[in-house]
Amino acid sequence: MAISSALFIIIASVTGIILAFEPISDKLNSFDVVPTNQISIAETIAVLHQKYDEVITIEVDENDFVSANVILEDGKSVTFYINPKTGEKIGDIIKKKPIYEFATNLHRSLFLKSTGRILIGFVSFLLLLISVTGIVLIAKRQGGISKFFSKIVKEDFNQYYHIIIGRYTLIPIMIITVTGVYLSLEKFSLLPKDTAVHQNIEQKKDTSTVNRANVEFFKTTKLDEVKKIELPFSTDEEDYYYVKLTDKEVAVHQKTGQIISLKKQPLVTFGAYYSLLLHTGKGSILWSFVLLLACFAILFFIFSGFAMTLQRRKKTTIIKNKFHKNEAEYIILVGSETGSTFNFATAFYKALIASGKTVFLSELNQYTSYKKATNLIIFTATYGEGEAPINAKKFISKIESTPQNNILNFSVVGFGSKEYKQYCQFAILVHANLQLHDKFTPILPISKINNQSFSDFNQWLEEWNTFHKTELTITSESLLTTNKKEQEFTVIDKTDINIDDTFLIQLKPNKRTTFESGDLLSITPKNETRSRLYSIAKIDHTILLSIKKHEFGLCSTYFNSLHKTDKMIASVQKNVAFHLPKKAKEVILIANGTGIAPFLGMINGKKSNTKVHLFWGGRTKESFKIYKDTINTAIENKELTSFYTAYSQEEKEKIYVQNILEQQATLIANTLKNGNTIMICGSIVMQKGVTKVLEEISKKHLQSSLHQFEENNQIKTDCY
Ligand SMILES: Cc1cc2nc3c(=O)[nH]c(=O)nc-3n(C[C@H](O)[C@H](O)[C@H](O)COP(=O)(O)O)c2cc1C
Repeated sequence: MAISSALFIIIASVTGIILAFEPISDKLNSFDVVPTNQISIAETIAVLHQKYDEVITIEVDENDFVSANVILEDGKSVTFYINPKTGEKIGDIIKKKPIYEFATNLHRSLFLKSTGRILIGFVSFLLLLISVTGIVLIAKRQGGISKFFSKIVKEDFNQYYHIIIGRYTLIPIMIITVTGVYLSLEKFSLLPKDTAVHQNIEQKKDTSTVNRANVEFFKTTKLDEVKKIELPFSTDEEDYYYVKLTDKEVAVHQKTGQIISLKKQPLVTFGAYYSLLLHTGKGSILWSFVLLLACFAILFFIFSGFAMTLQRRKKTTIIKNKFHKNEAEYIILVGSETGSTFNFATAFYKALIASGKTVFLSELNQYTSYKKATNLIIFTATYGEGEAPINAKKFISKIESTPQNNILNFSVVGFGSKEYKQYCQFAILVHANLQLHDKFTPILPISKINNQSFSDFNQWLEEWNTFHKTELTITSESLLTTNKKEQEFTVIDKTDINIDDTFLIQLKPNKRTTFESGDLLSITPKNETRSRLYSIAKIDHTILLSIKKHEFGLCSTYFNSLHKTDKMIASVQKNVAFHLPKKAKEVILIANGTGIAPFLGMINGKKSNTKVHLFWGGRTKESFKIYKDTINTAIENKELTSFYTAYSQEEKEKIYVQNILEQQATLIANTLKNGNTIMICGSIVMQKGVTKVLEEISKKHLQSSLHQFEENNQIKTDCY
């Protein structure tokens, strides 16, 4: 729907934006000099008759501007805005500007007369369907209409703002489209006809002549109810006043002042009137402004919608399989919507192929019989309320109906986000369904990967390796082959290399780039396809990296060779799983070595009321020097609440960061208990040591396993 109607919707929205200014500029003319609800028909008719020879009509428009068509002394018929209290002319009737004329024509009919009108009416209907489905999708994604406005997990700019803006503008857009369709139907007389006629009203006996200023109906009816008054053209008694109100039309006898007949406005006309007001914004600056924003929103939806589709297509292209499905021993099946799960699956596929295995990779919906297969590995994301991704919806029903030659050893890896209640629910369902079946044997418990966390994935890979006695390795760099946007950075500062061969380098992106501390900078050395990742500290819109130079490290050597003002090419990779939680009251940051880098940025950019405790492990006091200034400033500015160091080479006894954690067991236990977060960055060895200590603290002080806090997304890791 979106594709076929996009061009027309773009035209309608752009012209809609222009047209939204018309009622605003009209209204700003301020011809509404007297509030129309304070002045009666009788008063206005009286003053007009005093001033002009003949009054033909009086009209009150949506802006509450009152205009009169009168005959002047010289016999000329003129129409102008009046002050309804005095009858004086206050301005000429506003002429439609050529730009609005042009935009209206394009907006209504594309200059194609009836054909164009039909087309636009139909497109309006399509847009209505798109908005309705949009609302349903948001409600589904959020887990019910009652949660329509609850928090959204920000995974991607386009996706995030598509929903955020959608929640606020989909209702106005529905109003625009419904009224648009209504106006089209009315134009083509497809609505029920207005068959109402004037009903005669029984006349009172008294037929004495009443002055028009004393007519009861005129005295009691205020101008705000009036749309148009046609005054009698002659003195003939059969010639009546016709007063059109919002809900009825009344004929008034010119001599007796009695109501002769009355016609109720049928619902269709009523609908058309309000459709026009709602569709054009006439008479209300506020509503015109809402319409203007809605038109901008539609354009944004088209842009972001296409961007998301393209992104998805790019990511979900499946690699060319080296082996036929009936030759492969290992079958990898993927359930994914936005493609990130494919990255993991492809990396695993390559690792298996590299170790000499026959592998076949496909989507879960393509599940079929595999002649030689002995292993089934399922990587699947979860969507909606614990539902399957689109390309996995058929899998469960296919399990029963698809015969297999061999017993298949299986392992299920769930990709999800702890921010959703139904964490990895679909993977759990798949695991359970396979277990029920005697052709499938689970070789590993189900693994869950939070926010595409590489360390979670690596844990599964370790379990796989242990079970199969293999040594498959996958680097985080190999996962990020897609969606790489390389760009130029300028070196703005660099420290000397210290005794640990470590240095800091500060880079400035040469074009506007959004990133956060904890994201990764990916750089690919010349003549290499594999890129390296460095954890980013965001400091005043620049990137600070802490790099350890390895003797034969291509990237670290390259970084070390750079000087101030040098340019370099790299790309920023989002790492949502390792951002500082936005609403955290207290966080504990644990790092060793260069792992401190993202934390330097987090401390620098955090909200003032968050308490931050930093634990850092290095070799010597000298090692700490390059971070010293930043840390001291942070302590002085109260950005850092407390700071603990552990040096492994200073004293006889080696002290590691996990050792100093033991001394702060109460702080750690309270942080976990209060639902706050612990973030760990640095080497895998350190991570293991730290996790062990955290586990002990949790058991001893909280009588619960650390697992519970991990499940609750309170422990975030980025270790390598
Ligand atoms: C609309 C939407 C709904 C989601 N619902 C869930 C959910 O219910 N449970 C869950 O664990 N993860 C949920 N996620 C997170 C995704 O499963 C997770 O980001 C996954 O890594 C995406 O993989 P893919 O890029 O391969 O589609 C949801 C994500 C989105 C965008």
